Amino acid sequence: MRSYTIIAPAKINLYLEIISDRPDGYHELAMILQSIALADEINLRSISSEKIQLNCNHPQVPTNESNLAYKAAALMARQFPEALTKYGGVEITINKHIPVAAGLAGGSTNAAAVLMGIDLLWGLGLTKSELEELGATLGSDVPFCVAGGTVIATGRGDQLSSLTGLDNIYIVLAKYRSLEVSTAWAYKTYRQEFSSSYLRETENLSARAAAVHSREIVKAILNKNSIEIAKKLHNDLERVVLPAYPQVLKLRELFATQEGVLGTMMSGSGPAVFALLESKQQAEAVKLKMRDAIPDEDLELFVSRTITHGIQVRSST
Ligand SMILES: C[C@@](CO)(OP(=O)(O)O)[C@H](O)COP(=O)(O)OP(=O)(O)OC[C@H]1O[C@@H](n2ccc(N)nc2=O)[C@H](O)[C@@H]1O
Ligand SMILES: Nc1ncnc2c1ncn2[C@@H]1O[C@H](COP(=O)(O)OP(=O)(O)O)[C@@H](O)[C@H]1O
Repeated sequence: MRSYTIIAPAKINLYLEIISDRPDGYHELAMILQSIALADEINLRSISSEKIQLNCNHPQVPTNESNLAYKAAALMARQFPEALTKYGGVEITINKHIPVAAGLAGGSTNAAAVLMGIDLLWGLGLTKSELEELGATLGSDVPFCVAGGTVIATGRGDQLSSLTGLDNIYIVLAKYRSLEVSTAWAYKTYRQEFSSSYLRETENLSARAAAVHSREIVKAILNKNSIEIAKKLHNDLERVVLPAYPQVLKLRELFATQEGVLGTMMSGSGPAVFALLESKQQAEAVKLKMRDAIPDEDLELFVSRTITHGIQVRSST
């Protein structure tokens, strides 16, 4: 039986602007998404029965049909029933390193890894854009996780345009293990509190304003200027999450006072907060300072870095 071990990286949002709400309940966005080295390891193995089996070492992650990786395998089985009959089902084992429900796209990157892994297991030869299209039916962040690197994402986050990748900008990530923020809640609350500021009737004007705003960070990314990138970090969802979660605000404030921190921001719908730094040494020092300031064991701290690629196959048998 064949098997693949796949490395599925997390993401951070360097930029997230909510442009307008949409009739389908989603929001029109302008985002810049960035892959980071912190990653889950996914093993995919063909099994003789036409089933999907899932194991995960993390207590907060479901192992039933609600797991996004399971949903990705079920989607492939529905789309390619002949391949399922020919090659059999799949056993998925997720070794979790990415904090769960953090705004780091943990579930989405697992789903993208399963789409790509089953494509390999079944020899389907799907293109990246076909995999992105399948991924969009599972969640807004899945197409980005298929693409990886540094990407401008518009629409509901699924229309992608890749930028030259940003390599080795160091990151410290902070997340309270027991704190979860619902993405749906964050968007709904934003819509309720700030919808009058969208200029709904003049959406094009609002979209143009966003384009001008995000253009500055895109320019800094193209110049690989980490100081300018850090100055232009932006996330509209902070406007609802920070007031509702004082612990997250505290992390944000504490990061901002640390020596060497170029900029700090919440990732996606949170509650993970990241800080950008020039070097690994500085990042390790900031991690230690944060640990000293908040000795609470519930706080998880990671040093990571930006990478220019997405999902990668580590090994196959
Ligand atoms: C906020 C972001 C930023 O990258 O990521 P996370 O914080 O979840 O990692 C994304 O927009 C989230 O992407 P993802 O987590 O895939 O969201 P989905 O499953 O598609 O949607 C979850 C819910 O969020 C809301 N949603 C999502 C995307 C969007 N453009 N508008 C929305 O209003 C909808 O209420 C939807 O039901
Ligand atoms: N493969 C998976 N990995 C992590 N969480 C998952 C997975 N599948 C389903 N979930 C559920 O999805 C929710 C969001 O988790 P996650 O994808 O890590 O966060 P986010 O969307 O904020 O990046 C969690 O409540 C978790 O239980």
